[in-house]
Amino acid sequence: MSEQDASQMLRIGRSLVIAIDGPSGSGKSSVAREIARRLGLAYQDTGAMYRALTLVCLENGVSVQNQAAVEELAERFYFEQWFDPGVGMVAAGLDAERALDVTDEIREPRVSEAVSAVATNLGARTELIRRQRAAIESVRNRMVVEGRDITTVVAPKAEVRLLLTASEAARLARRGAQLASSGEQQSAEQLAQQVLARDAKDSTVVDFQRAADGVVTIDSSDLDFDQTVAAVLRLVHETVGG
Ligand SMILES: Nc1ncnc2c1ncn2[C@@H]1O[C@H](COP(=O)(O)OP(=O)(O)OP(=O)(O)O)[C@@H](O)[C@H]1O
Ligand SMILES: Nc1ccn([C@H]2C[C@H](O)[C@@H](COP(=O)(O)O)O2)c(=O)n1
Repeated sequence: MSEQDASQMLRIGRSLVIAIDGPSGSGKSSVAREIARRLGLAYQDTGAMYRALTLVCLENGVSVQNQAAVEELAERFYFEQWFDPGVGMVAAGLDAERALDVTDEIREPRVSEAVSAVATNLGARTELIRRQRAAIESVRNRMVVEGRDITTVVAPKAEVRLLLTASEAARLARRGAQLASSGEQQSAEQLAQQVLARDAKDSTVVDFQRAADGVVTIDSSDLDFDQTVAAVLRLVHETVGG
């Protein structure tokens, strides 16, 4: 899609929700952010909300295994995400007064290790899904939203619904390279735990391994980042025109 096509889509004040799901390391966040940037849309990383709630539990002595306490906290914790794809900042805390910039903290290994317990808490999910839908409405339905249940639960009527997949080997290699570039050393076992074991646990409550009816699959195993972005832009163009 040319820049002109993208700007034509921008001028039309219609809804354009692009829903992207997929397993860990498939490239959802980085690709979704770039698509939002190119099309001038807002960007919502829903995994950041699950991570922020997990961090608030850990920082305030709430066991992530305590289902009732996590659900109760989900309903009252403060969460804010900047929807500009160039910013990517997240603030969270027990309430607005105590909220802090947690953009980096939510990516720490202690959060990645604990987040599945929160993501599989169905009561907490109900509240986070409500907040995610409200976020889409707050930008008049012009947003790229990525996660695990966006195409099926959060925004099943999105104009574009995409499952972004990649082979296990590609996902492990990508996550390994990403961690290495940020100076984090992880054994093959830790890496597999972070990517594959987390997916196995998360997929007990949502199916992000197979495309639901009407959801298009893009397998990026043999595509580089730019080729994947181009494939998604083509899909958007074919689906909603330019
Ligand atoms: N098609 C691609 N080819 C090579 N590398 C890619 C591709 N897509 C994304 N990447 C890189 O892979 C890494 C992981 O991508 P990203 O964090 O976007 O995955 P994710 O699906 O959002 O994972 P998670 O759900 O665990 O947050 C990043 O460093 C990203 O730049
Ligand atoms: N819509 C979503 C988004 C995320 N999750 C879960 C899955 C992960 O364990 C965790 C963090 O997500 P990530 O930042 O790795 O994409 O949150 C979910 O269940 N539903």
